[in-house]
Amino acid sequence: MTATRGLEGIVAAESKISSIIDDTLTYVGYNIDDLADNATFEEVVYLLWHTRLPKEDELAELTKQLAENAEVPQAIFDQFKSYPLQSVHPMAALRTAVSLLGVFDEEADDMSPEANYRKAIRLQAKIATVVTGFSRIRRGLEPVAPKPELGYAANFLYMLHGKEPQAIEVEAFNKALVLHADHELNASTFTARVCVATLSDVYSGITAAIGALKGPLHGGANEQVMKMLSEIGSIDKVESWVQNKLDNKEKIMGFGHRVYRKGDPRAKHLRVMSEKLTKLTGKPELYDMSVKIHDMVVGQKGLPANVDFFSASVYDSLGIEHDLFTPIFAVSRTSGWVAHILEQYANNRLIRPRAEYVGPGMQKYVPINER
Ligand SMILES: CC(=O)SCCNC(=O)CCNC(=O)[C@H](O)C(C)(C)COP(=O)(O)OP(=O)(O)OC[C@H]1O[C@@H](n2cnc3c(N)ncnc32)[C@H](O)[C@@H]1OP(=O)(O)O
Ligand SMILES: O=C([O-])CC(=O)C(=O)O
Repeated sequence: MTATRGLEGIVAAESKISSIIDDTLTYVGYNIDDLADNATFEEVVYLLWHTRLPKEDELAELTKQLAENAEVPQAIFDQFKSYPLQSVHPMAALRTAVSLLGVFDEEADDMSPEANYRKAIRLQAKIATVVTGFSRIRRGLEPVAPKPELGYAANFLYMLHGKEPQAIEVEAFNKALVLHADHELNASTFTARVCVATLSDVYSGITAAIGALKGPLHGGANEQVMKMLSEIGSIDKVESWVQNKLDNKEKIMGFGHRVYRKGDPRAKHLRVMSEKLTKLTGKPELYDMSVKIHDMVVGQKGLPANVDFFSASVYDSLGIEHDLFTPIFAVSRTSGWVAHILEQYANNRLIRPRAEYVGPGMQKYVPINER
């Protein structure tokens, strides 16, 4: 038995949800470029959960269900208020809140496909309220109740900022949600599938996935990109900062990918939105800095930007706190996690690989007083 480090290249599941073939990403056979330009996030949620695009009435029904289920138990917000709010990371708060949502869901352990679908809707609906509510409580504000007439993307920004967003902001945020929704067997999705393959419940699967997404090599990278941009501070400092990192063989966040070689097809959509929004908000230097970093890393390392790189300046332009970037990734990726969890249940087998043992050979037990 020989281990493959990081399971690189190992095919661990069959899936009908998304594919990455020759650097082209599709959700259920629809090219991500097509979806980014045309689809609402709700349509993508339906696509991932039903493996087909919705008809008008089906989309209306899903949108209605998401709106109707957006409120969360007051206990979630009360718990947030008891946290050390200056130090707790919103991903930790989110991980705990999703677990708590499971405690309040009377159907949490009902494993029927119907109950699992109802939980999927509740989770997707409530996770936006949880993330925005946490942000507001931390800022000393009360959570804003969702507005059912707004779509998912607009509602998120409304609940976060307490005012209805402009059309361009909704367009950018919807696009970001669409682009982050699913990505084949990435680390957090694999985590969710491993968890529920024991026939554990949906809430456990999503809680586990949030834990995996939090790390800076995965979803946590978008916050780190913004940290880097803030640390560099101005365009004249980019060259020396990046060169120093590259010379010291340090990683530049937002670059590289386990699967893509020529480039991540999602990055170009976020790059366009970043250019537009940074101009609109009077911070064009953020975009210019990003492009300069990009050109240096691509030029010297041949490493293309991944989805996290330009999403950072997009979210910053939308007035979003930097440590909320990864929770927003989780809000979107919940749709993909749920799709994979439902697919796993539908054709389940326990996921249990082997390890290559590299420890000592057979040893004889030595009593403690003789060691
Ligand atoms: C949504 C997502 O999860 S997308 C990924 C988000 N993560 C990041 O942006 C973090 C930065 N990127 C990385 O750490 C990596 O590219 C990963 C984790 C995404 C993929 O990693 P892997 O496929 O395991 O590649 P690995 O980390 O082994 O890197 C291979 C080589 O490229 C280098 N490399 C990879 N990414 C970077 C980077 N961002 N900056 C500089 N060098 C890098 C490594 O140092 C290594 O070099 P070496 O062979 O000289 O030691
Ligand atoms: O697929 C991966 O390894 C990382 C990921 O989630 C993404 O790029 O969206």
